[in-house]
Amino acid sequence: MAADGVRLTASAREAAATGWSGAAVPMIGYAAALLGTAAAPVAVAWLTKLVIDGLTGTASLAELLGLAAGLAGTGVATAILPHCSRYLGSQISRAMAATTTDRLFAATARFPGLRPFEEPRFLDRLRLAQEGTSRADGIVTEGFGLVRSAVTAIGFVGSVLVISPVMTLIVLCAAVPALVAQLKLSRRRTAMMGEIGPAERRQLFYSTLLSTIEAAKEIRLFNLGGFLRGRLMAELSTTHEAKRRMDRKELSAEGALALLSAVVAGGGLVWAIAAARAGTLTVGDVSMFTVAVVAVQGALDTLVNGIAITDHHLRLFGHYVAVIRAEPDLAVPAGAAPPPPLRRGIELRDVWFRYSDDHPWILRGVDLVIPYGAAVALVGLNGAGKSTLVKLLCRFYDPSRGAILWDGTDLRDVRPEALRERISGVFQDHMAYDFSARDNIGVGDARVHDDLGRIRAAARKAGVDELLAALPRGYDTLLTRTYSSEEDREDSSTGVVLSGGQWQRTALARAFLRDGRDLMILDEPSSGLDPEAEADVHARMRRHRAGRTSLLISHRLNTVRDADLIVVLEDGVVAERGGHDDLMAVDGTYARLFRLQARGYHEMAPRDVRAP
Ligand SMILES: Nc1ncnc2c1ncn2[C@@H]1O[C@H](COP(=O)(O)OP(=O)(O)OP(=O)(O)O)[C@@H](O)[C@H]1O
Repeated sequence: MAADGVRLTASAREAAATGWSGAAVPMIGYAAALLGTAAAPVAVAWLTKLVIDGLTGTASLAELLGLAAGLAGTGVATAILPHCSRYLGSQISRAMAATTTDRLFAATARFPGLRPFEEPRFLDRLRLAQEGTSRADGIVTEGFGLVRSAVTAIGFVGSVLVISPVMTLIVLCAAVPALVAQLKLSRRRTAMMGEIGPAERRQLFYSTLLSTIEAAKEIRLFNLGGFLRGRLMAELSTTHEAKRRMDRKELSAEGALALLSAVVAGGGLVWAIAAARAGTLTVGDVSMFTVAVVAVQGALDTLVNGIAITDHHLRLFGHYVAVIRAEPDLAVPAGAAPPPPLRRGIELRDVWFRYSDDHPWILRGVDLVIPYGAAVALVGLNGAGKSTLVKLLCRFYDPSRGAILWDGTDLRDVRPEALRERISGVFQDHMAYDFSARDNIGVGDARVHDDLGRIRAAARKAGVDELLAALPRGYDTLLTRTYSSEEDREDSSTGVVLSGGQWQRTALARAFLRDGRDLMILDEPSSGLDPEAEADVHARMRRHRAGRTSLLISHRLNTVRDADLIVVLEDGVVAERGGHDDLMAVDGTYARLFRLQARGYHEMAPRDVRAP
């Protein structure tokens, strides 16, 4: 409970600081407008009472006109101030949304590794944190709203107190159950949102599948539309059912609270009328009392609702605070230095790895040296752990046991972003960005992102320059039909769709743009290329990697035979290593796989063709 309070206070502080840093002036204006709005009803009630008492008493015309002018002025303020606060509230909202969105995604980019993005709990939290960014302004404006309601309530409570202390007590007591009930409901609603988080993420997944081009082919070929829609609707009905249950709880609690308010207000009115008839209250007192009771209840109701809503906003915002303050998923020692330029090589020393304690071991004591300046090829069956090893080299994860040494320095002791500055590569599941051709290659190196000359040189190395230059808008052509730039909206021919092999060359160009890096990782860089293109790309890569340290993963063993060192990964360890001829002489796994593949390329003998 105390920890809960600390968390909520931390969230409130963070929201206030965020608002103040981005929208201090609108916040001051908003506070002033709200205070005016809060004071106006109290002023109207008092002025009305004074007018009534003046009319039934001995007030002069001048006094009455003064009161009427006061009433008119308050009326004008009552009419204008809400518009002012709405305008200023929107200013605050936009400023805070911009700040929190920026900070949230800066925080997610700060995680050095990949693990958080594979944890369902973190992904649920991230979704709630995104929701929380849109609630930041709500915390500030509701916070001010609470002050406004408190000012109105205090003003009217003071007014009722002047008339009857007993009645004041009754009105205040009626607000306590409302406060408790609303807070409970708010907590329950936030917890419910957490519970339905996984279902909502699956809903998003199904609806994305049903509305994006990537899945459209299979969905049509396998007639999956109904199946996916069924799953989507099942998730939707789960979340709706949870929300419906919550709405019902809220309805019954709020109904009971409304009844309680009505009973208190009705009882109070009967008492005030009886008192006026007995002569202990004036007509103005009754008017004041009637307005005050309703207003106090209204203000307390708003106050209680405001507290409940703020509590809900704070809890969602708490997920945002948790994400932006989360510890990095990989330990980076304070003062970690960048790795030195590679001069000797990279050594994997007894590297064991599994994705989590619940997963099986993928690497079981890998010992391997990637010598400086050598072209090393990594081969092995599907699931042998080749891409996993690449992820460890980029320090997306740390080995569970053992170490990876960069010229003798443990990767755990260097800054991950500085390490990655020294690496370039193409992943097996490389990205196809919905950007222009220029940007698709340019994102490979932020420092030369705008240098079309460098971009084209990289594209030439990957053999894709001619193709990209010939596109309708050259390198500025969007490589997508999903988005279009403003000027292209009417021209459907300007967004183009590349083939799988063309994308692969574009991804390779992106890697080549990071020229001069110490290590080039090529994970299946030519799997989608036709034989001619594959031979061409490998010839280019051979030229490119000459004298550079590179790690090539490929299932097409003819493309790795000229590597300086071929490493076979099997059962989580290095089973074989050596040059092509050595490994063929050993006649082990490599030789078996090579011969198997080579056999497929041999021309069939005439008797094979004749065979039935
Ligand atoms: N993020 C992950 N979480 C849990 N297990 C994973 C993850 N990524 C890969 N694996 C598992 O690790 C094993 C090795 O996968 P990896 O992708 O490294 O193999 P690979 O040798 O590159 O295979 P392929 O030749 O098919 O590309 C597989 O059994 C896979 O299921």
